[in-house]
Amino acid sequence: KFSNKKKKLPPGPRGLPLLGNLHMVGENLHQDLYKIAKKYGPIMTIRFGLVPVIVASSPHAAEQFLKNHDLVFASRPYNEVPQYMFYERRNLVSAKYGPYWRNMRKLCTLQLLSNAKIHQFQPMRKQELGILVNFLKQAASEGTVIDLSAKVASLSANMSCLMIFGKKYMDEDLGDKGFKALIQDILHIAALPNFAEFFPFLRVLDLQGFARRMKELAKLFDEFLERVIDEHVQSTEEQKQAKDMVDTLMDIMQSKEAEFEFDRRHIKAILLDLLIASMDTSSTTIEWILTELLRHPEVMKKLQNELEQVVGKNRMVEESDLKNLQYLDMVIKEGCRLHPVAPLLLPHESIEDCTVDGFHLPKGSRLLLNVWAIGRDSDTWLEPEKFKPERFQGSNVDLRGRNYELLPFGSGRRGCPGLQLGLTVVRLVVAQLVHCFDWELPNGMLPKDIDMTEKFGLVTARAQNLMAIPTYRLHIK
Ligand code: HEM
Repeated sequence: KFSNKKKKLPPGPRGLPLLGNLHMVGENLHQDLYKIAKKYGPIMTIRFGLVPVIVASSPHAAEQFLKNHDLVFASRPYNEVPQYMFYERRNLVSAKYGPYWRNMRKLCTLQLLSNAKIHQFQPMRKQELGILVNFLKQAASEGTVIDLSAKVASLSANMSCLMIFGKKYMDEDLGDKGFKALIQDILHIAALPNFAEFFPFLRVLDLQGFARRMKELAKLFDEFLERVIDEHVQSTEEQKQAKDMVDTLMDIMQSKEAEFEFDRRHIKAILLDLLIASMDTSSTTIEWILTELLRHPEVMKKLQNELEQVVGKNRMVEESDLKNLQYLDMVIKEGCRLHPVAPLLLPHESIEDCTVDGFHLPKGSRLLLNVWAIGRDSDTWLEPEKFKPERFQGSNVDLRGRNYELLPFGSGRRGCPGLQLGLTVVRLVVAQLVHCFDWELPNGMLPKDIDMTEKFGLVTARAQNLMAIPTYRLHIK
């Protein structure tokens, strides 16, 4: 007992009884935590209701948690959403650390998200992006204003559906509200502060109606996924060009080669996980990068020059060109630094007591990693508020989680297993849209007037959709 007195938690603001520090944070949680951390330091404690949360906000702190103490913090806290929506937490994203998560993660990495699998869907990505480019060419000839946010979201949803389910799903295919709106609903519910989580004794009351809404959504998605699986059972092999992810998962189930219990519930949980993890992350990353390019015409021009040199104006960009586009790489890093789409990653939880930088963190501590704040850390970055891809010239900092100052995909055991796929889609779409078109803002708007407001969520997107007018710039028809 005596030694307990010496054990100190990281510092943090004094809280109110019951509420803790909830009154200090608003809609943009990552921004508020960034401000609070300036006062209390890169490892601080904050209380959401009755639940203490550790917030890490510097590259050094990130390295402590995601490298030196990675195993201790490799779990996820309990949350009601996966309980209802993901078949009692049978998914990967919210699985707690243990053999089930390890097996599932191995299965996803080796069978669904391997380089060979990603490569297999290359023709599909080319075709879908081609459809969008053709639509934009037509719009360009008519001078139409394009809702780029909506178009990119739709492209990403189609690519994800084709890869996961083998077919595109239209809004008519799911409930009255439609496919994309319902996915947004899940993301929204998952990101909202859920009072039942912060005040566990309120759970039975379901004051915000979360549980009711989640049960409705879960039922709709379950019916949809059952239909998808049934269609796969009925369809014959010859109709398939490339095996989609449902096929692969069904094969694993039937072969009984999984080393753990694996039935339809697991398949459905993983399918929903992949859909949600891939759709909005890629499209929102693209949307922010295009925003910065429109805000910085000189960077857009420089990128177009690189594309002209490497690809030339007589053809479109191919995936095989991507490795030769160095400035594109810098643009993407810089976009991800300022706009990591998961600004607090996903919450981690510790599986045993540990000491970090002299602070005592008890087992079960929740951890938020503010990578948005790390991207703005003035001890690490020169003029952090400026969008300057050139800062990566000659630097070997990359996006793969080895450099703790740049972590849009997280790092370590829980780092994003879809990184390769996500980066391929982001690079290809940005390159193609900038190579094929010049972009202008509507109604004589100036680059500096683009609204940069963020809307915090599990995926943090632009509050306002990005609108722009394309002009076709290639020599081919
Ligand atoms: C640009 C696109 C993407 C970004 C920025 C991104 C980012 C992230 C981040 C920040 C995490 C949480 C890391 C942590 O908790 O420490 C994550 C986890 C995850 N991502 Fe991605 N992601 C992207 C694309 C994808 C794609 C395409 C897939 C799969 C189709 C995917 C599947 C997953 C899964 C399954 C997890 C959970 C891993 C686990 O808990 O073990 N992601 N991603």
